[in-house]
Amino acid sequence: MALAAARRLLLHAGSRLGRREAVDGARRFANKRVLVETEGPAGVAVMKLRNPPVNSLSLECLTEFTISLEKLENDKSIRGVILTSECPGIFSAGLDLLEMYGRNPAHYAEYWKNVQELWLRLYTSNMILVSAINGASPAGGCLLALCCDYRVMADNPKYTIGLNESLLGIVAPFWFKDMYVNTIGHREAERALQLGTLFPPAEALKVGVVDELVPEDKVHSKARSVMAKWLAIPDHSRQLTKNMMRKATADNLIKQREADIQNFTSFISKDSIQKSLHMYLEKLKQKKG
Ligand SMILES: CC/C=C\C/C=C\C/C=C\C/C=C/C(=O)SCCNC(=O)CCNC(=O)[C@H](O)C(C)(C)COP(=O)(O)OP(=O)(O)OC[C@H]1O[C@@H](n2cnc3c(N)ncnc32)[C@H](O)[C@@H]1OP(=O)(O)O
Repeated sequence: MALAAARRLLLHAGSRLGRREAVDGARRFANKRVLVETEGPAGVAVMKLRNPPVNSLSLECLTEFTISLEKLENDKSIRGVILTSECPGIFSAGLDLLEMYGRNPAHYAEYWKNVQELWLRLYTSNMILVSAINGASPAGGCLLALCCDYRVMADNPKYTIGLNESLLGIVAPFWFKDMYVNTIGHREAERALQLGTLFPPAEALKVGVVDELVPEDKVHSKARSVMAKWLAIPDHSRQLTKNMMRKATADNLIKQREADIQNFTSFISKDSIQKSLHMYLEKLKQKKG
């Protein structure tokens, strides 16, 4: 309830701000964790995640992301969105592990509902989505990129991308898996999901997790030129085609959302899974020291 009220407030405040800035010509709105700029080619917004240090998708970040998308969807002048990160070297570290560790079942259920919500909005968006992957992109970070229509990645071998859930002792949900299969094919997905592979850029390109690699300083200009090409296609035919390609995958979650929340909640609440997450978080800490 409290979150729903916060969401309404944010949406309202955001739309007032958005309107005022549009009049000034600035065309920019921001929540704390998501910045949206609509300068550049007509009809294109750049959405930047800014939840330092690693753009983990906390409940607040998910909510702000979903609200920003909703606002862009409602703005009929926007046809395309470039999704990128403001955190140096990190696109997104994926779902926030602290939302899935040491909390209660009601929290897990609320969190998962919001993860589903963002995925459904992003995956089924009528807008053209291009990701400018300017850093590491594990698990939920990869999920965000996979929702896009085209993925441009910085060719920096330090950055990796993939669904690495099995390395954490957890399992990618069926809809993450479905989207992976749709993108890289059954055999590659089967192998990568079991091994929790994090692909460096050259391998990500080879297997089809990303569509194009460019030097790091060219990621944004390339994303813009890709967007220009997609903008040249009439919206109605592109949107109907996208819907035809993606609807079955989205419907598969829509028809069992509640069961999926229950599954997640009972899975993540297990002592053995909490122990695995604890160990993984410890490993992240030790890496530093
Ligand atoms: C039957 C099945 C039914 C249902 C399904 C059930 C379960 C499936 C559920 C969910 C799917 C999960 C999806 C996910 O996205 S899980 C998250 C996966 N993410 C990762 O594995 C990334 C982990 N992070 C890293 O590898 C590195 O941090 C990274 C390469 C991103 C950046 O490295 P860097 O050296 O720059 O920073 P660090 O020092 O490592 O991190 C800084 C700081 O941030 C914390 N951190 C990192 N990642 C996360 C995260 N995902 N969530 C929360 N916090 C994170 C890290 O611990 C450091 O914290 P601190 O020590 O306090 O500074």
